[in-house]
Amino acid sequence: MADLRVPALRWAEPPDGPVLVLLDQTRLPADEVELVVTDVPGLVAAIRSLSVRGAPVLGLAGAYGVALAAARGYDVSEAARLLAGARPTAVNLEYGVRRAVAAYEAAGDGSARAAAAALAEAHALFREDAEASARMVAAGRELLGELLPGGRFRILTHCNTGALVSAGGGTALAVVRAAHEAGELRRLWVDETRPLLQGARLTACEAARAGMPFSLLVDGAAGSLFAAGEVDAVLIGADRIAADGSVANKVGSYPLAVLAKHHGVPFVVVAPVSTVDLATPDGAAIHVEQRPGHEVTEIRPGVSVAPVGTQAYNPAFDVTPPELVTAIVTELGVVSPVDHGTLAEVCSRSRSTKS
Ligand SMILES: CSC[C@H]1O[C@H](OP(=O)(O)O)[C@H](O)[C@@H]1O
Repeated sequence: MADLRVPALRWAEPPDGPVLVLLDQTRLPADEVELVVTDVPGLVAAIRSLSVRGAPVLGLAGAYGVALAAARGYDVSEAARLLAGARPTAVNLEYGVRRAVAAYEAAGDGSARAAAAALAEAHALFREDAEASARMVAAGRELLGELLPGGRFRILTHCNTGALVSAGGGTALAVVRAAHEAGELRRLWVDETRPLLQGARLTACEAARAGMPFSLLVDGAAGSLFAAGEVDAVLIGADRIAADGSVANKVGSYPLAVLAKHHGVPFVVVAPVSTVDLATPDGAAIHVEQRPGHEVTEIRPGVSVAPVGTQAYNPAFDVTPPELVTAIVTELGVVSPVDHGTLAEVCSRSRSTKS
């Protein structure tokens, strides 16, 4: 089975001007449809609808969005404001915007050279993300070897953290895929991840195409898997990691951390250092995106599973406190978040000094 057409975001320069080409993740797994984005409002809409989604690739969308605005003569400051505000929790989005704006402003506002500098910075971020993914795979596999000696382990994952969210192989799912390719994966348990079903639609799609042994489950079934001793570790991604090691990730991650703690199972977060936000002191300071209630009440647009007028609570993320996190795997090293110093220390390392 062929791999998906990844990366899910790429820059292109057709004769009528630069565009961003997105693999529309809302159409997967049924259809592989590409969205061609020519302006910032179009990109913001794609981010908000999760046509493009997943923290690292949102960072790329932010950076390339600024480059697109600069190349097409739009107001870069307004573009940066719209892009950074498109989804508030994933710090990578504002990080990517900041990187491209800094390059644009350093080159002198409004010039073609400035537009080129913003694009060069977006390309640099793309390369860094691909390299970070490869380094996280190596570090994650080494950690799994320490935590679960002997291999043949059963991993539970939540949401989607594979090649669709990255310039490379992804984060947590990239580690699982590498373990599979090394013959170490006995089973991948895939949470469907209500309400937008990133697990059922995207992770199951990536796992099937990679030939992984996996089973899909409703989110509420995870507890019985832990109780039956069927989970050897949890591997998930992150959208924002605060300075104290609190981890914001797809809603449903925190209950998994509580289950993992109760059952003595490692709970491992795989995320690039660009997802660590040392300016956010702790989990209480993380802005959790609240999404429209119809995502909960409707099984698909216009088809409600709840009585008309039902009010819904639909946070896109939840926050796991550091004491429930076994380790955070980054491209610059593995840290135990309860030791706050190492999180800040690892983030201060440059890529050339990774130990
Ligand atoms: C490695 S992707 C990080 C993160 O992004 C996902 O959220 P969303 O699908 O809303 O973009 C999910 O929380 C993943 O773990």
